[in-house]
Amino acid sequence: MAMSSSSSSCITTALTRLVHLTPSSTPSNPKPFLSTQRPFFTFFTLKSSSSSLTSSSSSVKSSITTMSYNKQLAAAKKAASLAARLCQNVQKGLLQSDVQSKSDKSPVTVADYGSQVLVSFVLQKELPDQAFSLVAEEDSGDLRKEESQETLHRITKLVNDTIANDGSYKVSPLSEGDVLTIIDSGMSEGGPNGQHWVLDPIDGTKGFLRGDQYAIALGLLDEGKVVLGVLACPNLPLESIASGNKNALGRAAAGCLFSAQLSCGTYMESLDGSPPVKVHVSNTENPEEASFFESYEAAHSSHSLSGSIAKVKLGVKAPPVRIDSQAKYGALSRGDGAIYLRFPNKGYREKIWDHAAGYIVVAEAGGVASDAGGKPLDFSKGRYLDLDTGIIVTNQKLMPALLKAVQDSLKEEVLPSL
Ligand SMILES: Nc1ncnc2c1ncn2[C@@H]1O[C@H](COP(=O)(O)O)[C@@H](O)[C@H]1OP(=O)(O)O
Ligand SMILES: [Mg+2]
Ligand SMILES: [Mg+2]
Ligand SMILES: [Mg+2]
Repeated sequence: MAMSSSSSSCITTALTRLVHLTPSSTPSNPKPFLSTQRPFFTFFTLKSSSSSLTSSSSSVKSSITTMSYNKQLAAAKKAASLAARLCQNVQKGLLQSDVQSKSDKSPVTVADYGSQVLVSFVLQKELPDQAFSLVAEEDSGDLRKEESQETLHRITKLVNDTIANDGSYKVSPLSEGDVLTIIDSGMSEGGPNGQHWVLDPIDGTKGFLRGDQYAIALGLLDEGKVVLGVLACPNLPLESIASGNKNALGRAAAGCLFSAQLSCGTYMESLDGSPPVKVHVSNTENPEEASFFESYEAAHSSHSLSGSIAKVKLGVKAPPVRIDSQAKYGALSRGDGAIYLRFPNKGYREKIWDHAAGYIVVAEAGGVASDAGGKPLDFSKGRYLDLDTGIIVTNQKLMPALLKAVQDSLKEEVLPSL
């Protein structure tokens, strides 16, 4: 899987654009989040508009001719690594009171909230001169309720302890009010203009609760395209989890950090600091040799449909590797398997934070992700992905056969409805 080691420098895509910075207070342009006497961050949403480039006292015009994302990538790695530390500590001693149920009945833990706070905090500390817009999964609504006071207190302590133990940031401890405001810094709507961070603070919360796989998934959109992504996977073994290597998931040393930047490739390092190595997706052209990944949770993706596509249509021999979260994209990017199939129930709307980071991690490793109709994933439409039926991921050589198998199977199968 590893191809070579490399420094993090790379020549990146040149973008030319005019931007218009507008401070305001709509949900996609949140106000500065700290109302205390510690004004260390300011929010601006970066708006790009060819029709609004008139001079105005409240706008700042800037021309960006060459764009490198090295600084943002370094900040994203730092943010995801620190959040992973908080998640690992919580997972070690998870208490029942740490888990709540959201209005859609999905679980959320103190670690989901804590991770979101840390990522937002670190990005803004590391990139103080840059506009900040964040599309993230969690919001503070439930935490503002009377019965959540204890939970909020615990999140605040976890975040402050993690920042203090890390020692990189000399700030006074965040208050509970700060924590609520920072969580809500993730309410941006994203979209096709400007830059937006995209965060799933814990992807695979059910895996996290089981003690299995989960990921801190952070991507950056620029003009609607994913230009960098980082996946911190604290429980993913450093060695391959291909279906022939069953022991890896139980025993091997774990903790992987995947990072990718447009036109620069994908790298993997250990969360405790080994040098990055370049990774590449599997080169197999023979579907019989390919193994495939799917969700651990059958409610998230039809196992029967993936099974019939892989085994019956493509002749895949190995049993599926079922793991939670975007760790699947990370494992695919280093060639542990060659195919990832995802077919949620009809009516389920995929969110951009569930795929943005994984998408570029696989794409920069030589893979390709599309919807079940073969269309590239479009991250420019706001908080949701508009998809035809499901998501399929593989290498370039297998994609035509996989797409045909998917479409043939979909014609035969009636998907389960909600
Ligand atoms: N009913 C559902 N169908 C599909 N995906 C879901 C569903 N409920 C939650 N998810 C999301 O699926 C992802 C986990 O995917 P996987 O099945 O690949 O492990 C997570 O992003 C999870 O959200 P969350 O981030 O809240 O854990
Ligand atoms: Mg969730
Ligand atoms: Mg998720
Ligand atoms: Mg999540």
